[in-house]
Amino acid sequence: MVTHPLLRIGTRGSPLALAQANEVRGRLAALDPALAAAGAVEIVIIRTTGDQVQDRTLVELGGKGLFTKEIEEALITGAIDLAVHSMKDMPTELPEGLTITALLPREDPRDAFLSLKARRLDDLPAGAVIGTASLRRQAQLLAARPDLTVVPLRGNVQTRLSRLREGRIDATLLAMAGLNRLKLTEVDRSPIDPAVMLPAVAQGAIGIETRSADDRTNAWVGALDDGETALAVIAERALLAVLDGSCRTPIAALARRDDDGRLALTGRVASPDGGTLLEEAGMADVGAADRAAAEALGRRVGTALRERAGEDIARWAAGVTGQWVPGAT
Ligand SMILES: NCc1[nH]cc(CCC(=O)O)c1CC(=O)O
Repeated sequence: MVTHPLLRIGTRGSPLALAQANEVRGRLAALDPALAAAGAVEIVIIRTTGDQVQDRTLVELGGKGLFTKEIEEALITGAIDLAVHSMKDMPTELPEGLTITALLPREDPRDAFLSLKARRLDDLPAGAVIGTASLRRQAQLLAARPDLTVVPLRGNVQTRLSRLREGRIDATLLAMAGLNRLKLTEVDRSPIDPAVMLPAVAQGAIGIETRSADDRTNAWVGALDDGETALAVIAERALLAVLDGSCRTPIAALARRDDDGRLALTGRVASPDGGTLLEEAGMADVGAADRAAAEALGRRVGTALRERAGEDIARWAAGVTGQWVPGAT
């Protein structure tokens, strides 16, 4: 019997967030028998501003970090020792004294197409209604299928699936990773080719944030880090940082090893209506531990995109104020 937990994990309370926190607890238990004892690793649910406020948009609330601020405060005060995050919801800048100590092996980074009326995006009838609150998904959907109507769809994964079953929308898109982690199999889903729907930066990657100076926690958590996932996430987030991606701009990126073992990064910036879709790609020889090279690749491709988009980026972001809803990337 352990009376005091050795580690406290902070997380949001959504079913997906809890599944991810439980996965981390399982991986910690497999590392060290001391962490496998009952009560050794405690999960602490933290309600964030983004969870509390459902009737306003992220933009109105002031943008970044709405799902992470309270969790990071709990890390800083020592109320928790590690925080488990979907990296795609994380701002590019972390508070002083905190660091991402581990990235778990990446799940499927692709988006899934879900519909009771068609098996694939191409099979949807003209004028079909797609529910999504993600400007990234909206822009790329309309670029591929200008005939579709996109309506805002808010809420967690389960809520969005009910809207589909009720027939209020013809189709929706969700991250494969979330569906896989929640083991949601009752609705058919097919992955969409990233050439059509490039994923969000870091989609499918779980990050563990800790206090930089907490050597005891970092020794355990650091052992969970997957180097290849880290390289891809570093490259994609460097691209995002160059573009100063607020959640109001449709931005997408995916880094993968190509057949020759190089790191290949593709990025996109689009207008919300899909009328303009800019793509840049680059590749580099990046050794297994060469995080600086991954970051340089991300900055290079991000800079190329920024130069091509020019003044348009600010206009695309400004023109969509109010469309964003919490939890939609
Ligand atoms: N913005 C919500 C969110 N954040 C992370 C995921 C899925 C899991 C992941 O991408 O790691 C989702 C749901 C979705 O977009 O379908």
